[in-house]
Amino acid sequence: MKTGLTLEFYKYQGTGNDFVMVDNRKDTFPKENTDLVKFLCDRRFGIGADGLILLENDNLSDFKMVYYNSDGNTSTMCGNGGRCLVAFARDLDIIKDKTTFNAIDGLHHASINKDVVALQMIDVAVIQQKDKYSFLDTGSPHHVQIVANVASLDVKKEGAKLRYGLYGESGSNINFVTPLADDTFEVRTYERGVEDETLSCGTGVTAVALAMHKQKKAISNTVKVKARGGDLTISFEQNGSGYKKVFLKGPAQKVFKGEIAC
Ligand SMILES: N[C@@H](CCC[C@H](N)C(=O)O)C(=O)O
Repeated sequence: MKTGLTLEFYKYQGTGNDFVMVDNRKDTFPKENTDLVKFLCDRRFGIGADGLILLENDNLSDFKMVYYNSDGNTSTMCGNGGRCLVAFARDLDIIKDKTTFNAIDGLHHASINKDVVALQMIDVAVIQQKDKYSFLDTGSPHHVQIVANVASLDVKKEGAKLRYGLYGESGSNINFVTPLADDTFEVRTYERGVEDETLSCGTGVTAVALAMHKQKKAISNTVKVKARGGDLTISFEQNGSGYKKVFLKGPAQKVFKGEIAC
């Protein structure tokens, strides 16, 4: 890349969903440069990440989240990215242990204790139930499908088939889930915009927890999910036929800080 820019960045990960983080409070990042974001997220030629997040000033809250997928395009809400951004804001001394920040789907409340972040997700009013799958929006669109043995599934192949076959160009994220025990599920996710399986997807595991509860495959209002990159807990309250007070909780950690000429 030849922008003449030397960029200071941080790398964070939340259950293996990894992000390049940039403090853009001085508004110096070239936000329309899709190729630059794609390059920074590239695992061979750049830093390497599933997405890039800008932390910006906000009039309504402690800070604003601007999220890009690794394909270089801005997208809808990222749950693990939101959790990592809370850790980043704490590490930059912008917040202490509680915060409210603004994202594409509205204001989010969150708390952080050491490296564990609990992030409130949007309320979910509608879960579409089809024969073989559920579809819902937890800030990002999610297809949730039960499979007999998710551990042995070719997630990239099967996910891509559904992402393009069923949802077209705008697409959906595709989650495959196998019940493990009472209120505990193993989940693997194909993410649109990464166009591959990621080790964990926060809005995805949230969608799985709510869809499993709706189908009465989870009984408790606290659901545990095992993703490839670690464990997450989702808690919620029923709100008529939907859900409110939805919280996604799990670890979010700084990996390293760096500088890149691009
Ligand atoms: N990794 C995310 C989801 C990011 C957005 C997604 N790829 C999309 O474009 O819908 C998460 O943790 O929620």
